[in-house]
Amino acid sequence: MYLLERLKRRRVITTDDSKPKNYVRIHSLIIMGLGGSLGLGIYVLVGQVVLQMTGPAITVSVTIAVLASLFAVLCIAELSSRVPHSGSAYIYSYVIMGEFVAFTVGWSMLLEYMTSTASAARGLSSYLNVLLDDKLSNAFQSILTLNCSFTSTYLDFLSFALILLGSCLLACGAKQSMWLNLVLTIINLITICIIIIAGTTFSDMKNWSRSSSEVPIGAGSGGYFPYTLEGLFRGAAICVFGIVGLNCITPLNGDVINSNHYVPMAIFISMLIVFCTYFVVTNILTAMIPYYLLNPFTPIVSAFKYYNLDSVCWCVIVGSVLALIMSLLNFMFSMPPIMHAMAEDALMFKCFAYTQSLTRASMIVTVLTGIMAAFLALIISFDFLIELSIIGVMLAYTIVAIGVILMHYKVDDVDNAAGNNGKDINFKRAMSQIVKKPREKRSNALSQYTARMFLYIFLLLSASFCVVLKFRPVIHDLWLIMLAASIGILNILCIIMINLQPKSTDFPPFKAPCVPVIPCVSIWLNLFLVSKMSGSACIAYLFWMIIGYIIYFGQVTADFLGKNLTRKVAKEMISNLKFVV
Ligand SMILES: NC(=[NH2+])NCCC[C@H](N)C(=O)O
Repeated sequence: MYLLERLKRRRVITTDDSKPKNYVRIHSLIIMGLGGSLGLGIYVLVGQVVLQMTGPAITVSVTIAVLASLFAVLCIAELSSRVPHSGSAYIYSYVIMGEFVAFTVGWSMLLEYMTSTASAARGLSSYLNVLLDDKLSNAFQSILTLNCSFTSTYLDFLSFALILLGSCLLACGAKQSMWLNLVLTIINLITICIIIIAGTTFSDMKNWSRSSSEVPIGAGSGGYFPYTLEGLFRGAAICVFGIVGLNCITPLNGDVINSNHYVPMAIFISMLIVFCTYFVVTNILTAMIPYYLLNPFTPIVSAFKYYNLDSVCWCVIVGSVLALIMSLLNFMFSMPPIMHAMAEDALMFKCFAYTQSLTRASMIVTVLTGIMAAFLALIISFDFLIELSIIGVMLAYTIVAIGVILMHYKVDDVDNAAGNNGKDINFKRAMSQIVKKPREKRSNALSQYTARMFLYIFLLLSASFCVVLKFRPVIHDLWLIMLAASIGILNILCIIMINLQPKSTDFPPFKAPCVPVIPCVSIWLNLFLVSKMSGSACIAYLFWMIIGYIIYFGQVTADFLGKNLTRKVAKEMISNLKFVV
């Protein structure tokens, strides 16, 4: 009983009006969003996607990624307007879905940021390596070479050192500076403009239709679609990572005047700019040189090198290095507050909640997360890091979408007041109310139960379909198509059933449109894209979650025993007292 109550315990957010709010203008918020989004993805990952997964058809992957991100962003925008508090998916899920889900999201975000930090450091080190004509990688390779599927080929000591340096700065009290962020983001945007202007003059559509005889072995079949459909989907998942970055806007939610309107608006506008940037840059890049000649780590630089445009190359290198430094710092700043918040909420070891000052996460947390990220950057392969991060992003997106559906179909307060507490609600009543006419106009406990039931069925069906997709090689194609079709139909039925339920009448400043269709499609797309990640990344992610649950349930048990002990001691004291009396 205690356990169940504890797992469902929700955080109550009170708006602290006494807290001074800053007048952060909307364009500052947009620039923060752009700064968080345009980094590793546009300067590094695009090269890997084009070279190994999609060729010039990366625009198709970008389109899928844009759709997935847009649906998720609509849901994030709604929750950020409903929960007027600085925060992320962790806070939203704590307020809406309770402690256990919040822990799952927080713990997953921790891995997401650690792997993002590690991959940003790896991206930075690969740029510096290009500047030094591969001298760095050759030197590291001469020390030790590794050959495991999820490790990199050599120990990247530079990334390791960069992250440790960053954590030392943070531990010594370095604060995130809005001004530095603004300046670096403006340099980043100027670099992108240079890439677009210079790149357009060297674009040639012929590069989108190279014949297979020109393409080297292992680089696909040439043309616009040199790889398979599978490659396009994998590429889409990686592009989602490139687009994500709004985490830089929502933490400011509680500090911004009129945040309920400004934050969702800023999220949208920055998302739109990021979409356009990806479309234009990827099109230009693949039109500039044949896709198979791009360097997987420094794609844009390699395209300009092809035309011997040294001055543009230098501009791009400086801009990219600064952008990657900013990404690295942003990710590093994001890690300690999550662990700290979880510790403060008693979901993590209490010692992590200790702070030297009111505004700073503890030094232990900063150093610990830094060391963990540094080791990941030292050993784990770049692709594997990105895959882990993507799984984390997708899980957060999925939970946010679930949160939106739950909020839309929650019981109206009026019904609660009327004493409709849902004691006699069961499956049979839920099913009979679907056919009942006239339909209920206001959401009540029964309609909430029905909507939730179909949501859970939808989740189960979608998740099992993605698991089946992972085992695709052992299933006959015809069976797979039949299975997909039947699960698809059942999923649509679930959405219709949810849609038949009356919605809650509350009116947040921003409501996601077309609920439940958009959140459901978002959930489906996220799970589908996760199924495109490698099996070993999924297993590593599960392993991380199991470690987290061991810590969490250990903490819950300790709290439970502690509570019982205090109760026992108190009882004994009272009886002793009686005895004395
Ligand atoms: N929450 C995250 N995992 N953020 C990663 C953001 C990566 C960012 N879009 C970039 O390309 O640099």
